[in-house]
Amino acid sequence: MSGRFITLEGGEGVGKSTQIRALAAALAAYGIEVVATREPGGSAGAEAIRTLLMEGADDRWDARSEALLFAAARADHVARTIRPALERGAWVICDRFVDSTRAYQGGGGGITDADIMALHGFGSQGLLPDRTFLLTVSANEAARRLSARDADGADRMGSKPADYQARLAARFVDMAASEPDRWRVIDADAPADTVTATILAELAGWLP
Ligand SMILES: Nc1ncnc2c1ncn2[C@@H]1O[C@H](COP(=O)(O)OP(=O)(O)OP(=O)(O)O)[C@@H](O)[C@H]1O
Ligand SMILES: Cc1cn([C@H]2C[C@H](O)[C@@H](COP(=O)(O)O)O2)c(=O)[nH]c1=O
Repeated sequence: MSGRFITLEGGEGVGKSTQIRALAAALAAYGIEVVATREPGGSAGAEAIRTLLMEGADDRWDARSEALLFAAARADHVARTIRPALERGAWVICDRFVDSTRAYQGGGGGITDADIMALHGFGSQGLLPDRTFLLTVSANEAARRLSARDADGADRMGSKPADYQARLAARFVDMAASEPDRWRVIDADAPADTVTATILAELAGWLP
């Protein structure tokens, strides 16, 4: 595979979609073919599974069923969207990937990292990003952005309680610290264009 696989991670409403849009435009200006995608989703089958995961009551799925659904969505996304793009040399910029399962279903939901990575090994042949950016925001800024995002109500995953959110945030920080070659931690409290410039500077060595 000759393309680059880049993921953006973080808690709710930290600005990942905003950055994916800006990065896709900036990288395209370098003449790079960019595939901007998201999880859960990014292929027809995975988008159908997304609906199952994002709608309904919190107890619609137990922790194991939820982890299996995320892994199944990812397997389809990888097989139909991500690997074909990387194989033709495109850069894939993905809003969340397996690290979200490790943080949410692992840190938040209590599924072991070994079980999550075993599912990922089977479903997605263990594909990992070349670079992962963890976007972090202060508690006050997160609350401000979420109140705008959720003015009409939060979806099923966005409605998890505060202790779940705290555990997943801590797991993201632990993962970034334990794998510094792949992860970069970005202060996403900054204005959006500053955040984009910081991420692009981190990618400078790969740009044509
Ligand atoms: N750097 C920024 N400064 C101020 N506001 C921002 C910034 N980045 C994003 N926002 C705003 O915060 C809100 C959430 O942004 P966005 O949808 O990009 O986050 P997200 O991480 O993709 O959210 P989700 O968890 O739903 O995937 C939006 O209203 C967006 O306009
Ligand atoms: C990939 C993935 C996602 N989640 C959660 C995280 C969010 O609450 C939603 C996705 O919503 P977004 O607005 O598109 O970010 O799903 C998860 O729990 N586990 C995962 O693997």
